[in-house]
Amino acid sequence: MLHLASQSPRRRELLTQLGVAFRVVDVDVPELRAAQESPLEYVSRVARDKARAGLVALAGGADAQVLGADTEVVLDDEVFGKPRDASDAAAMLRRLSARTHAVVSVVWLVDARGERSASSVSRVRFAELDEAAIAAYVATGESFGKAGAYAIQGRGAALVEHLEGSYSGVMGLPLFETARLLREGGAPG
Ligand SMILES: Cc1cn([C@H]2C[C@H](O)[C@@H](COP(=O)(O)OP(=O)(O)OP(=O)(O)O)O2)c(=O)[nH]c1=O
Repeated sequence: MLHLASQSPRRRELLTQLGVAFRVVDVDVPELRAAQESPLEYVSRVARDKARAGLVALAGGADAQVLGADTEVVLDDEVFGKPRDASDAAAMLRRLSARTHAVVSVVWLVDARGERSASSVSRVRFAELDEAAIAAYVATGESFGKAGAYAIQGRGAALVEHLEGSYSGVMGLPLFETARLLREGGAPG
């Protein structure tokens, strides 16, 4: 049985879109980048930790498969996770204004036979945002719980001038890559 190690409602919706049957397993993995880790290494490690923690929580049943994912916004080699509060969200949006950033999403599929991963890196260009636009967006509350303090699937769409890559990857689960991973990972024997 496939499990999704995620509290994120977006990831559940996105995985449902692929038409696969799955259950959710709750995990709590700290998200803290080590000094020597590149952004991609960090995102990958956190996603793998979520999947591994899910397998542990399921007591590693022989037919259990667990998907874990992580998504972060990266600008100038700096990782923007979820904002702590409104002023942190505004500071992130100020930095993203009129710039192109990367959205890195990594997915791991783990089971008793092994572990495999897929990644997606998208490039997102933001429009120029003035203080009034930033304050209005933060006031929607949409920034919270989202890497980089915006949601492309919500009102944040109005901030995105250009996207190159995977829309579902920016939302948190790159569906093309995830579907391929599930095909390659097969059903456990
Ligand atoms: C950039 C961007 C991020 N996001 C979200 C996707 C992720 O859910 C979130 C980044 O946080 P994550 O730590 O990747 O995920 P999460 O804490 O929401 O869920 P879990 O760890 O339980 O799986 O930001 C959007 O929904 N829209 C966007 O446009």
